[in-house]
Amino acid sequence: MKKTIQVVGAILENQNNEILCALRSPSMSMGNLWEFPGGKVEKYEDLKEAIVREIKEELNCDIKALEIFNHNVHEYENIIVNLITVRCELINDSHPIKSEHAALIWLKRPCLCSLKWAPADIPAMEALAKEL
Ligand SMILES: Nc1nc2c([nH]c(=O)n2[C@H]2C[C@H](O)[C@@H](COP(=O)(O)OP(=O)(O)OP(=O)(O)O)O2)c(=O)[nH]1
Repeated sequence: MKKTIQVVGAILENQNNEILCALRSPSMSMGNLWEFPGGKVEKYEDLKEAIVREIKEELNCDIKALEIFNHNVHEYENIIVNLITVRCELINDSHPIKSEHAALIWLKRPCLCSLKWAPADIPAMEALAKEL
């Protein structure tokens, strides 16, 4: 039976109404695909705690988790990903700093569909693109 993992992804928006997009590095699973930065939820934490921790670990910045944005279950060849995207805001004047990703970019909503996203992220990306 395939393993199911709970994954949180952050929807972060800057003052120019651009959304943060992160490119998974070639060495990661789902390498060279774009995602909302985040990661696996640990057993002891809730979704908001998980996204705050993951963003601190991956992007070395402080965020506040606001609300659940979208939820999608995607079955990959080897694993089932239960992806919950969470609308978040940057706090404490902090800015994302690239460490494990291959690239970070801020994109306007209409441009989001120009990237090659991890399949689990496509519903959230499309919902974002339709906003405003
Ligand atoms: N972080 C993240 N992972 C995603 C997204 N979409 C998607 O299919 N995934 C997949 C890729 C991975 O198989 C899995 C999350 O793994 P990860 O490597 O980012 O999680 P993690 O930081 O907790 O990893 P680790 O510490 O255990 O190495 O979910 C997404 O938007 N964000």
